[in-house]
Amino acid sequence: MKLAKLCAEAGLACPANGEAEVTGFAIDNRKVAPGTVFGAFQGARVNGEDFIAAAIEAGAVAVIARPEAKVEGAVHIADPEPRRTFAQLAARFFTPVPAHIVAVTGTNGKTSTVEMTRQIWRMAGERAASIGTLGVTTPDGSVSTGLTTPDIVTFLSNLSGLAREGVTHVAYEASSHGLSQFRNEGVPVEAVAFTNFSRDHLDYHADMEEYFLAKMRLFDEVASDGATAVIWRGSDSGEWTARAIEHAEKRGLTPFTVGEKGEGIRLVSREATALGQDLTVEHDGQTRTFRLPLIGAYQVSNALVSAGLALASGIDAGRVWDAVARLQPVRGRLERAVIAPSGAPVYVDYAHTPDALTAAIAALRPHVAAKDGARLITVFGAGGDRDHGKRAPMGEAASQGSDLVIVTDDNPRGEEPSAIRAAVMQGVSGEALEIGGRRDAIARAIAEAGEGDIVLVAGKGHEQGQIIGSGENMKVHPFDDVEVARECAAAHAETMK
Ligand SMILES: CC(=O)N[C@H]1[C@@H](OP(=O)(O)OP(=O)(O)OC[C@H]2O[C@@H](n3ccc(=O)[nH]c3=O)[C@H](O)[C@@H]2O)O[C@H](CO)[C@@H](O)[C@@H]1O[C@H](C)C(=O)N[C@@H](C)C(=O)N[C@H](CCC(=O)O)C(=O)O
Ligand SMILES: Nc1ncnc2c1ncn2[C@@H]1O[C@H](COP(=O)(O)OP(=O)(O)OP(=O)(O)O)[C@@H](O)[C@H]1O
Ligand SMILES: N[C@H](CCC[C@H](N)C(=O)O)C(=O)O
Ligand SMILES: [Mg+2]
Repeated sequence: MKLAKLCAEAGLACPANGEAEVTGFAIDNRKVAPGTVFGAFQGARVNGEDFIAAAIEAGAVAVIARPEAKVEGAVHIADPEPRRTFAQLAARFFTPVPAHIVAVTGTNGKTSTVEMTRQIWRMAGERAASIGTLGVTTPDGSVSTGLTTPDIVTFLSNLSGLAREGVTHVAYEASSHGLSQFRNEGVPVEAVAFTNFSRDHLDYHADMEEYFLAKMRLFDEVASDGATAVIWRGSDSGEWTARAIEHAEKRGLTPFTVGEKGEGIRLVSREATALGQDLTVEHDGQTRTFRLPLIGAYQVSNALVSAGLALASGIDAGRVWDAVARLQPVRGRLERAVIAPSGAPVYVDYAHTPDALTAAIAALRPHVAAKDGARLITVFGAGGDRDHGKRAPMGEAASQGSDLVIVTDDNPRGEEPSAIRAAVMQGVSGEALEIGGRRDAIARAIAEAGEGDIVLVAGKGHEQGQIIGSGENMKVHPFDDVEVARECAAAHAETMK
């Protein structure tokens, strides 16, 4: 397609030399081929503008960069925010895209919500996919991408690839990193969702306000005009939720609140059963009672937000509620890994923020046996090269609801593991152990667990590796909490023989 035509479709001023034929888009000069449009961005590690000459040498026909960047020998599409322009232009190239696209933001629950939305669509008979931390999941399988939001070119080309495979419905996860770097946008988004907001990523965002506004770009700019904004509004939702509703209204979106205080879907009651929860909800003047086959209040929130998104995409209410009652567990989210030899179940959960630990513990607490001395044992750590300020609050959150906490390692990356553990220990109170080496920590928890106890292994969920070192020294050691828990349980059973 001609550069001039792409620019016109994206609403950009037509470049003087717009006759060039565009063959692709790249943000890394090493991926430039003749006819490519190159996006030169200032990054966290290096400045992409340093690679402009190399990109042109390799055949770039246009460069999207700041006005002050030096571009010689190719069209300079200048913009103070080149990432935004790049997304707009590239989105005209990677077409078609699926007809129904929805996006989810929030501190916790994004992956679960996109996954559940995909499940609801599938059960309603649609060809659906989800994109997020678990990778790209399609009707035909799942591919991991390594990041929640890889990069804008991968994102857009994935979407058009899915459309070509006949996928009509896509739910994607909009992380604050992705939103602030314009890594997942440019396409029509008919519904957006906001799950909740609490502390995370303050290594990257200056403060909570900036972190929140990064998330709100989804409402303010990324959502299509008139889109539905599904917003969780639980009994304890406060100021951030109110502000999300304000952002939706200000942008002219249709707010659809969900939860105990929801007006779109009202959660009337929730009663835990042994393996799930009985829910009563009100929607569209009708009251429905059904059993959700998942435990934990947080999974109810995510399931209802997913129901809101499915409804907003035009799925018939009867089909949506039938599907919600048949939702399957999401990998690594309160996943029961094994029953320890003592009879204590071991759960793996991806809680890696203070709020998520509180939610995961609250989910399991009611299932600890109602007998004296029964314990909830929580094994967890905090990631290296990530928000230091969340470490002590994570220790605090874990101690609050657990009877024994075991502080261990979770992707120390470029930091000294013992220093990270020490920072977590600062917040810990009550019974606690510090055990470096995640396998040893899990083994100890399983050995400690008695009948009626529950073990929670938090922080890594679906992850398949322990990341040690950074930069050139980074190594990913294979590690899967579910598998390790099973191995430790089996080894413990041997010692009991
Ligand atoms: C801090 C951060 O988010 N960095 C991301 C960002 O990199 P960046 O733009 O800062 O890139 P950079 O490495 O400084 O390079 C600048 C530019 O020069 C280009 N370049 C670089 C070298 C070269 O030889 N030639 C060249 O053209 C690069 O392609 C880039 O465009 O954009 C890249 C792709 O567009 C991402 O891969 C990268 O993620 C890093 C690896 C990362 O670890 N990100 C994590 C923190 C992250 O984003 N996680 C969130 C999830 C968080 C959550 O779940 O809440 C996610 O959405 O995945
Ligand atoms: N609605 C919720 N409220 C509170 N905590 C939640 C909620 N949903 C999930 N969690 C907690 O957060 C963990 C991560 O959930 P999930 O992977 O769905 O979130 P995410 O937003 O995609 O996370 P990330 O930012 O790492 O991509 C869960 O394992 C659980 O402990
Ligand atoms: N998306 C999150 C995942 C954290 C998972 C946890 N295991 C860790 O490494 O801190 C992040 O990159 O901050
Ligand atoms: Mg996620």
